[in-house]
Amino acid sequence: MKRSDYISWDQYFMGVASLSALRSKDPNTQVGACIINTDKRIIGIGYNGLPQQLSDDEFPWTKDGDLQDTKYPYVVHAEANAILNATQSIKNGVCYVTLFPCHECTKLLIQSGIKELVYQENKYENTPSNVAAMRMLNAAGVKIRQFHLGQIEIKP
Ligand SMILES: Nc1ccn([C@H]2C[C@H](O)[C@@H](COP(=O)(O)O)O2)c(=O)n1
Ligand SMILES: [Zn+2]
Repeated sequence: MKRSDYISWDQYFMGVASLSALRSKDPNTQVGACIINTDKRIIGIGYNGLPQQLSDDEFPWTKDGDLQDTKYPYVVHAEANAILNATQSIKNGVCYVTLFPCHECTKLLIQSGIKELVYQENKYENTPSNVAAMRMLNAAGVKIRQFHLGQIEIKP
């Protein structure tokens, strides 16, 4: 008889996203994303980090101060990296992300044709970026659902 305590698809793909987040050098928030196609194949993975060729040791990782002295203008977000790393079109795909996307990544996801977003955490809920992101996702008809760690699921 086959095992019955194997992980669900959601646990699997969010697990890959969570593993990717562990590669992030950001001391405050590590984010991971995993994009799958309609055949449930992983086609893109990413985490928040500096653009290639930029030194993790030379650029700032702080949150506060003048914009150019913080991490914000330099970091590529996890979702953007997952899109950029995609091995094929992500049209009609699903994006698993450990943190609800910001408004900028949301535009990229919608424009790339993502049809579903599964997120784990939403620690910036109700911030202007978060509200704008939610508004765009709803207007674009993207299905949104939260994945709860440890949730029990019926496996197909
Ligand atoms: N959905 C998101 C949201 C944020 N990020 C990145 C950008 C920063 O590296 C970090 C947020 O830093 P904080 O302001 O919480 O210190 O997370 C992302 O990749 N994807
Ligand atoms: Zn973003």
